[in-house]
Amino acid sequence: MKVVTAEKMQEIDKGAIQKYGIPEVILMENAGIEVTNVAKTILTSLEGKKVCIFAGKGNNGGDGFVVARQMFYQGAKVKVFILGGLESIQHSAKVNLNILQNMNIDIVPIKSERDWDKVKVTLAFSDCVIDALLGTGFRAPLQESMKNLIETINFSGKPIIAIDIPSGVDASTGQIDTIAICATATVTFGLLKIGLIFYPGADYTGEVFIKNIGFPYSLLQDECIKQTIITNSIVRSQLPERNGDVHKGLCGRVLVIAGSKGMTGAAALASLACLRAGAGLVTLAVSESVHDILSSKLTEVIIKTLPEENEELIYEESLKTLMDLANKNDVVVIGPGLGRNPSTVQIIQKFIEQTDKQLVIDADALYALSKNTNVLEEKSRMPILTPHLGEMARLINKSTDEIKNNLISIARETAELFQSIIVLKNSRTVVAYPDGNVYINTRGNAGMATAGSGDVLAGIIGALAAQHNNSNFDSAVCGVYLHSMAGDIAASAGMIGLIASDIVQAIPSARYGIQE
Ligand SMILES: NC(=O)C1=CN([C@@H]2O[C@H](COP(=O)(O)OP(=O)(O)OC[C@H]3O[C@@H](n4cnc5c(N)ncnc54)[C@H](O)[C@@H]3O)[C@@H](O)[C@H]2O)[C@@H](O)CC1
Ligand SMILES: [K+]
Repeated sequence: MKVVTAEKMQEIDKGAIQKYGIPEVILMENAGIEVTNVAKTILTSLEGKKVCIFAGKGNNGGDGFVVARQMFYQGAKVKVFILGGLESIQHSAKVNLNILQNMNIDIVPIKSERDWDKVKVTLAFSDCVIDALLGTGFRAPLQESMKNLIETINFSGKPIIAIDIPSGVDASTGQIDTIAICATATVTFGLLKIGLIFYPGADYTGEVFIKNIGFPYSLLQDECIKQTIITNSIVRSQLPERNGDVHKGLCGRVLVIAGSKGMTGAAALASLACLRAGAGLVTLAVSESVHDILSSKLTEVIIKTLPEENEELIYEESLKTLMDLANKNDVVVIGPGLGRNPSTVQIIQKFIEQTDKQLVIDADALYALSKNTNVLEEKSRMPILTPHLGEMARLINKSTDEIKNNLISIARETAELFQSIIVLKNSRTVVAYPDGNVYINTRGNAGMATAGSGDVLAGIIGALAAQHNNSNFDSAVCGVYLHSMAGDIAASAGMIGLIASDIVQAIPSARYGIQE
């Protein structure tokens, strides 16, 4: 399912009108009808229902005028409020406003104090509110009077149906300027907008209905729309199958380089997640000093040690051990809990530079990598990097705020710059490829914001890359989705208090559920 910015949706609107000759009033009519249908489902019937419609001065307001007329036809008692005068309403919105005026439908421009009182009284007695104030044309900051109106509407506690996007949510980013309509349902047109799926916007939408209001299919499926939501069907078709006639050596061999004193859990979680995600053989390389701890934690993982002196890995010997181990495996997951000891950092840097194996680079290996990212573009197998916002900030020398506000574009640019797959972890994780394609995950839950969750993800991606026989393209997208589905299963016992091991345990049933 593709997802667009406000600008791209406006291009699609324009394309439908100019390239295909579909008149704007027809699109607007269809939009109004679709919203009316959803309202009818929510309210069971429109007959006798009191509906309060708040319309802005652009085409979002125009959609609201059509809803007023369509609901009136179906027996609803409608009242339309418009903030300020009616003079600046133009084009198709004006056409529909004229029809309402000709039908003597109650239209109230909100200008005086008395009008604000009317708004409050009408809201108090209404069954439903239609939010047609601002759509894809909204640009922050919100005008003061608009803020007050949104606050008044939210305060009413009535069911609110937002047209296209809740007013006040930036359709391109999901950002909110202090306040936005808190909708019960949102009826959006053509395609999902980024603002409907990214937080905080996603918290304001209620149930989202996507309706095609007459856009030609070719416009909605345009190749240049490079954002896609990860769905079950995408993942199901890409998850590696397992034949009956196999042995463990054919199911993917993964080397996990992880763990250090005080951070053995990260190594355990990453390597167990790897096995739970279906890898046939998992070898964990750890420093001598934590070998015994991990041996007692892990039964099914092969554990190899890296020589140490004075609590530091010995450079030459450790590097050689790692290179030998890597050669016996299909994929290497490097980073969880490795620590930032100078000798460790040096070894990681050299290892990443020298190995020709498929790499999944996470956590402390990203720290080591941030000193020299040039090695990435030279790798024969495209590396997969799994940074959270802080790690990404260090890698590309930008603030976490800047990254958070531009997740998609920054992930995309970095993937191109590093010629790597970037799995940028966040409440909506995005997976960006150097060709500009970005996949967005909308599954998972806030309970997954817990220590070790990222280690589990790195392990899952490593396992899938090994099973994909090094077709790393699918393993990042599938891994992110499988991780979130496992998180959702784990959260069924309670979201708060979920721990990373719960996610590990749920991986096989999540995978079974996806492939069913
Ligand atoms: N263009 C088209 O072909 C179609 C557009 N449609 C609807 O039209 C919407 C887009 O219409 P527009 O491009 O006219 O834009 P909008 O109607 O979303 O917003 C434009 C209006 O909002 C005001 N505004 C913008 N930022 C503001 C702020 N910060 N504070 C207060 N007021 C602000 C502008 O002054 C203008 O009056 C879509 O979301 C959709 O609902 C549909 O009717 C389908 C067809
Ligand atoms: K709206």
